[in-house]
Amino acid sequence: MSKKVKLCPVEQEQKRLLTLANYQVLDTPEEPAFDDIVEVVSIICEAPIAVINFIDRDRQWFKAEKGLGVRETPLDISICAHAILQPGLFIVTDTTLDPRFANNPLVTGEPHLRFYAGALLESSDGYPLGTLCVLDYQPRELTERQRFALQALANQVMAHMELMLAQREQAELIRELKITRHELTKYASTDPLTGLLNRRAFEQRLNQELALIQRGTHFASLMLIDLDHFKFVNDTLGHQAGDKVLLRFTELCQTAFRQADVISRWGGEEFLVLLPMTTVKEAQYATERLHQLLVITPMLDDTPLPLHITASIGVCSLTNASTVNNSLQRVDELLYRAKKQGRNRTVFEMEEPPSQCQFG
Ligand SMILES: Nc1nc2c(ncn2[C@@H]2O[C@H](COP(=O)(O)OP(=O)(O)OP(=O)(O)O)[C@@H](O)[C@H]2O)c(=O)[nH]1
Repeated sequence: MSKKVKLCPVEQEQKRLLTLANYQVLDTPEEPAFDDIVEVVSIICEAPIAVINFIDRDRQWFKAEKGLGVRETPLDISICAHAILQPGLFIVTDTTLDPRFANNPLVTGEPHLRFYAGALLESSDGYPLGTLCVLDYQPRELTERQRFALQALANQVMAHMELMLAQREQAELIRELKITRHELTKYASTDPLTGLLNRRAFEQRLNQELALIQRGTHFASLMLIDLDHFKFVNDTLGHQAGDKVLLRFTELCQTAFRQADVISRWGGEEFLVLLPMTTVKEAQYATERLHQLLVITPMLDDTPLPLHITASIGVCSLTNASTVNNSLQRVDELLYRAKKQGRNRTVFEMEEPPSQCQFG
């Protein structure tokens, strides 16, 4: 059924130990599924001692045991270490008559083991990992039915281990999938340069806000910001410097606006900001903060003279008559007016006539 792997060469033994480690069974707590198998095999084989053990690098470790009272013993006195060297059942009818075990301290001293029968626990890729074994204090044999049961139960031990391994691998796969999905969602919704929401994600958020506003429970302002003469920065200092300016500007926006405000990169040097539960009048404070920050903050660290930029801004209110399209159109017109009137200013949508505030 499975490919047999001949032990002995150091490399094979290393692979066997790696396979065993991969099952993550060593030094785990007792588990009823394994305890039950040990109990059943002890009853069927009429043996006072029954053990599920694994052969580790320098010890044999018992996942489940009945009648032995220890969880591990050194490898050099392990009978199972011999059992895993051959396929199928390994039976020693009288240990005192077998030169390999006659001087074993477990035979000559407590608990005076005289009989051993072990069925191989073999990995799906053919590595012998340990045994399911029964032991007795007197020499004896197993009947055919007992031999069959011992091997069948050993197969069940491995089937359970394979299932646990598959469950762990599945859980790990699901965890990785969740991380990937999260990253993909983030990637699909953020602007790669600034980390701000991109146009698509912002439109979704704007739609949600408009739905709340239409229910009459919310109000909000919408702000469109465009950096002035940004082409000049790119043309004189290069595109990379331009990118740094966009990043610094993003930081300034994050300082100027509230945590609840939603900042997006709408396009090249255009930023669209949603200010929930904020009137146009209140939004004015935020624009003033931003204009002020631009006055005092050099946009690049490594220029001989500090580089300052300005921004033109349009701000409109979102009402229950607003749609995404008409809000964008209105705020774009306000921004256009700010540019037209000389840049470095904000134009607010008000009752007649539209007001404005110039900066610098
Ligand atoms: N560095 C950089 N530049 C960008 C990016 N996206 C757009 N731009 C540049 O932004 C500049 C926008 O130029 P214009 O549309 O002429 O606007 P402006 O120079 O800011 O002039 P006004 O808006 O009229 O004040 C262009 O040079 C674009 O190449 C980007 O991701 N990084």
